[in-house]
Amino acid sequence: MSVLAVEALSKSYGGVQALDGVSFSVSAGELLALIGPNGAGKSTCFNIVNGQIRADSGRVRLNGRDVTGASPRRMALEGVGRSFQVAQVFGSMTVRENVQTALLAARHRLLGFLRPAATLLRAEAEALLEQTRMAARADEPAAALAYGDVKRLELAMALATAPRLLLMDEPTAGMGVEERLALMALVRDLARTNGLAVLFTEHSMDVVFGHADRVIVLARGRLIADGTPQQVRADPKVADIYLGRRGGAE
Ligand SMILES: Nc1ncnc2c1ncn2[C@@H]1O[C@H](COP(=O)(O)OP(=O)(O)OP(=O)(O)O)[C@@H](O)[C@H]1O
Repeated sequence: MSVLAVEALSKSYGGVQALDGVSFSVSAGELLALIGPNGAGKSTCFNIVNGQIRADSGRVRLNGRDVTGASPRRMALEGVGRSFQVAQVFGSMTVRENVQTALLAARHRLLGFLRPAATLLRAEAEALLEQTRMAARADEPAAALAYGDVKRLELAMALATAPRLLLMDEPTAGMGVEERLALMALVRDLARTNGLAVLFTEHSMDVVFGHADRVIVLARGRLIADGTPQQVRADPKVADIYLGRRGGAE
């Protein structure tokens, strides 16, 4: 069964059709890249899946359950996690404290009144830092980290909610070639090990074609391709969109 399945999602803002009948799914352990030119509808799609905006029509299912129109809080409870393009860590805290804070926030959301002391979460935070290969940096202030390490810390924080589906906005933005390939290799390992479904947007084509299991392409709100990286790379419609030969969607 798919972790995420969206069916015929449509959304318009006034006269702009941001999404027009978009359907796709992501399975456990799979990395699905959502690509498309500026304004194609990628952020709108993400924002619907994590509950920030409502679709005009269509359905969103998580693990088979219809969660169409649910709030961000409910989406988080149903297993949607998100990591943002601009890393959101607290520079004055250590790496471990950042992850402990993310764990506390997740527990607070899940259990409401029951707040375990931060010390109880130390071992869990360290386990997440092990998974993201950041354990050696646990005692450093986050402000002192290199950018690639900030992204790994951010990933550990996103995993604190134990998501089944991880949404990643431009995960490798601002990184050098080697750093971004290393980050995506880590994400792939985590997806495989934890059965995590990953949906990510990305402008770096080396990341998309080197690391995604499957690629979907949006253009002016429509899904114009869905296949393996090889299939999508060979699709003349996709080349046309990216090379601007037809200036947009068919
Ligand atoms: N709040 C809004 N009000 C009006 N129009 C909007 C709003 N949000 C998005 N749009 C329009 O909807 C379309 C899709 O935008 P969206 O941000 O989803 O695309 P995107 O693929 O994420 O683009 P980018 O790669 O530039 O971030 C665009 O034409 C955009 O101008």
